[in-house]
Amino acid sequence: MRFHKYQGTGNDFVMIDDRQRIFPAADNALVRRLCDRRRGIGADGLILLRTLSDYDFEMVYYNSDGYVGSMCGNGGRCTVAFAHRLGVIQDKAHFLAADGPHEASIDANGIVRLRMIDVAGQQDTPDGVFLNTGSPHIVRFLPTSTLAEYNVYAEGRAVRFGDAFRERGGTNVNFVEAPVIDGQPWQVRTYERGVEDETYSCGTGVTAVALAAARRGAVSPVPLRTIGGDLSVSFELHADGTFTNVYLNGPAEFVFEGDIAL
Ligand SMILES: N[C@H](CCC[C@H](N)C(=O)O)C(=O)O
Repeated sequence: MRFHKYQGTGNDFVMIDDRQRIFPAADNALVRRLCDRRRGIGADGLILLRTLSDYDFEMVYYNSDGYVGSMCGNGGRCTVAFAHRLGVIQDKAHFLAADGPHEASIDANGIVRLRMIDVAGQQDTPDGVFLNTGSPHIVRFLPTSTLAEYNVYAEGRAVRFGDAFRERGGTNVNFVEAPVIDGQPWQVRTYERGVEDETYSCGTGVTAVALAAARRGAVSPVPLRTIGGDLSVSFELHADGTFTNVYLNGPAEFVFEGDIAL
């Protein structure tokens, strides 16, 4: 079976053209093995591109643990680039993902602008600010000059597997440092549920960070810097605290393709 490898700001995915429904979608061990960086191709997740009536395509996202996850923002951007490469779309896409319909566009440089779900609000918790941007996220703001040395793995795991989120299936956890100079990027590091490690970037995560940062003076479009590169998030904030017209913008790149024996 043919696969394509994509990455968006260092968040990497195995992409399968599953328009013919050939992929054994219930084989979680297979997905886990394909994502394994020693025994397989290596990726933070695997995505099936499928046909679906009334949409350009459907995106089915698995975390590297082999199980279907919630919305993946970087994966969504990469799926749009993949659909473009396959000729499934031109420069605009209307597709279905785990959290519902999405609109997106891709420019000549491979920059994908992806509309995210409207976000109803944010809750302050002892672990940080909680938001759902298609996936659940905690956003914890750190003091200046502490993010680089921060133990994202240990602190992220403590929240992800903590009592507060156990009944909700856990959460992703983002650690943030605000810019010292206005206009500079908000720096973000993320511990990802389902990967169970820090990743180089998380799209729904930086979206959550931008919306949480809006309450701390950040103005749309918000520039964000992850280990794997730069993204920006634009939005409209309403008087009741809700966010609409939320867009995640950034690069999505084809890396290589190959064949796997199933
Ligand atoms: N990397 C993804 C997030 C995947 C969400 C996943 N970790 C889960 O909670 O199921 C992103 O770019 O938004």
